[in-house]
Amino acid sequence: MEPATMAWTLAAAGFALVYWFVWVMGAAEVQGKRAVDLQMGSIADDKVGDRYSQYWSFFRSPKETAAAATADKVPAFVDTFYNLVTDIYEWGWGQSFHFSPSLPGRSHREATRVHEERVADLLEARPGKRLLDVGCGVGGPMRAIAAHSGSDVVGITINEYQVNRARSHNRKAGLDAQCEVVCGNFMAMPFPDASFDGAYSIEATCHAPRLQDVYGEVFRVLKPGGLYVSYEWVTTPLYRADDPEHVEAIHGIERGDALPGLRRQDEIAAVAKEVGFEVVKELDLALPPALPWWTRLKMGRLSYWRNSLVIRALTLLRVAPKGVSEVHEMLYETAHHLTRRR
Ligand SMILES: C=C(CC[C@@H](C)[C@H]1CC[C@H]2C3=CC[C@H]4[C@H](C)[C@@H](O)CC[C@]4(C)[C@H]3CC[C@]12C)C(C)C
Ligand SMILES: C[S@@+](CC[C@H](N)C(=O)[O-])C[C@H]1O[C@@H](n2cnc3c(N)ncnc32)[C@H](O)[C@@H]1O
Repeated sequence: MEPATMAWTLAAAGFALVYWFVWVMGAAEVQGKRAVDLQMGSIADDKVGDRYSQYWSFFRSPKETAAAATADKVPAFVDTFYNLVTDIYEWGWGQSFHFSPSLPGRSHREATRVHEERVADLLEARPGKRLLDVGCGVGGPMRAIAAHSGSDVVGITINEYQVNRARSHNRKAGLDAQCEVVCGNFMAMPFPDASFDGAYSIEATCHAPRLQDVYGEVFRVLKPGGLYVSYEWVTTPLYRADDPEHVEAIHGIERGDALPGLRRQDEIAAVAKEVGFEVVKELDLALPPALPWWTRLKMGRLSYWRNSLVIRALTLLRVAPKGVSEVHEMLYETAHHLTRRR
């Protein structure tokens, strides 16, 4: 190749690479988090490795799923998990840390909004009502519900880093007068009895070792007649405890999502009744005509590979703290367990 052609080819390739990086970071910035700002929550850079091994020690022996460990260690373990993953979730998924039924012809962003607004509608939320968001993450659902219904929303999360992220997003969205965020344990909430008109939890109570502990607390802080909506993670009747492939997939999901043990679908309503609720409605949102709930996760595989490269480069350049790559690999593996099929 002529030297001039070679120079032009290299320049074009360099330009394409830089454009790609800018595009990657730009795209993430729209969601509020850029690759160059990835942190490990409130963990100091030199402690990331320790905390990551501490997270894994929870699952040390293959038989010892977190369910066998003492329940009182779970909130600290979940807090460590969210220090490790919150920024990667925000960067690669957005401000709503949950799945949503895919809607044909609609974007993921729209499907997420519809799924969150459904909660507000089920709760009959309106201006003047005070709602509780049980396990609020960085507040994506809280802002959608407050904006859609005009209600006030108080969110609680075990993770201090998420509290700061959520407050900052609330301010930027101009919703800080309506949305408040508190750091605390949803199994021992710092709220008086009968202090909320309605409550909801979105893919959060699966972190509780005993569902009674969180549902009981929600029942206590709700006013009599108040409604509670919960989107739960459960195993379906198709799960076979005697099929090693099923068991391995569920264990993989528990390990990669800080879950002390997934519950069966039929256990949920029974627990709600046990703590005092009347069960008004129970729906399986994953049934057709909804597309499979993992559709979005499966479709993103190419971008996870790209994310992995970006993270490796940033770790090498010491822009991202050591350990981000390992956590990202763990999430990649989790995505595999969540989407794998026979
Ligand atoms: C309810 C919970 C969280 C559910 C989901 C929000 C997350 C479950 C798995 C996560 C992800 C997996 C793969 C990541 C990918 C490798 C990375 O490049 C970008 C982020 C991911 C897509 C990440 C995003 C969030 C999840 C989909 C649990 C914790 C109870
Ligand atoms: C998967 S995230 C879902 C967040 C939010 N509901 C959403 O959909 O964006 C689970 C949330 O539950 C919170 N959580 C888990 N265990 C908790 C506990 N014991 N007390 C309070 N919050 C908890 C986590 O901190 C996290 O914010």
